[in-house]
Amino acid sequence: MKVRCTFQPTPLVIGCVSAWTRRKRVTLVERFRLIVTNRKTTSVSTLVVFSHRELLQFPTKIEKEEGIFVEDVHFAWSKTRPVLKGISFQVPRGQFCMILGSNGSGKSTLCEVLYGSLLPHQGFVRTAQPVALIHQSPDDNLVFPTVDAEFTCCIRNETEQKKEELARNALRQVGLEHLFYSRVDGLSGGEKQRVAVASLLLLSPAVLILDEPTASMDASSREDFLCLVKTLVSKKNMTVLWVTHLLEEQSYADRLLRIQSGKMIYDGEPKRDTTTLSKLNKVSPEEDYLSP
Ligand SMILES: Nc1ncnc2c1ncn2[C@@H]1O[C@H](COP(=O)(O)OP(=O)(O)OP(=O)(O)O)[C@@H](O)[C@H]1O
Repeated sequence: MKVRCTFQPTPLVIGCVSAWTRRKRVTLVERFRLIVTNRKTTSVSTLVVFSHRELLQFPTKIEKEEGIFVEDVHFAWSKTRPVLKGISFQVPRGQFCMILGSNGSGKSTLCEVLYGSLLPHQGFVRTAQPVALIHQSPDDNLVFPTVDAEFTCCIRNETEQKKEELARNALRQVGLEHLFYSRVDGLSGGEKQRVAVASLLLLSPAVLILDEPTASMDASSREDFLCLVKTLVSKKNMTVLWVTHLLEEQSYADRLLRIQSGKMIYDGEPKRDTTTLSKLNKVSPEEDYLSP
């Protein structure tokens, strides 16, 4: 079933329609979903056609303090290969929760189910809305050819001058203001992930899911990126689900979930190393660009 949805079109969006891959389409739909759920008014001109599955991602009722609610979720890519085998957990609003699991344990599949791009075969999922997903591959997170377009598409109802000011401010928070007019294909993997997070945060998601976002980074960039995200979301009451297979990343989380062969095998305190807090304190944004 296809349903039409109404938005104000932009030439950039129309320009990239023919270049969609499946991932790019998911990313673009995600951005529009975020824009729509954050907007107070809508102006009418048809742009994006949503499938029934995509429409299921629009807001559903959730308890006030709930960030993520997952109840007995099962999923299989084929009849003989179940991937998620009865996963249940809840994440309260504002918690920075990490999911740790080895390769093939079902982490990415769980992310897609939480995000709504896959439907569970059994059980159900509720998440505070809107939800943003950062994919493992940096190229899957950026839709537009230039950095400034990635940002300005996330800012609505502002003058061009104000849009540029907000976008530059957001880029400055992730240390990349000098790349404002750069082409996306010239950025490193780490830079792409920073651009993706900074632009998505402009849309104020209630839940941010990051699926192994540091996979393309070296050890020191990984740590910087983790500190940065933790700092950016810390005052926003944003629920964060950070998925990783790296044991050392857990010390930044409020809570750790471990997944093995599609089952949750641990839910509790992460192990912290003593230097984590001091590293976190070193990263403090000059200005809080997410504040209204
Ligand atoms: N699109 C797909 N079609 C068929 N099988 C898939 C698909 N995506 C994942 N799988 C299978 O599902 C299982 C879990 O994969 P998933 O990507 O969720 O694991 P993961 O924990 O994220 O792994 P990694 O850490 O390597 O990314 C694997 O056996 C994988 O082969």
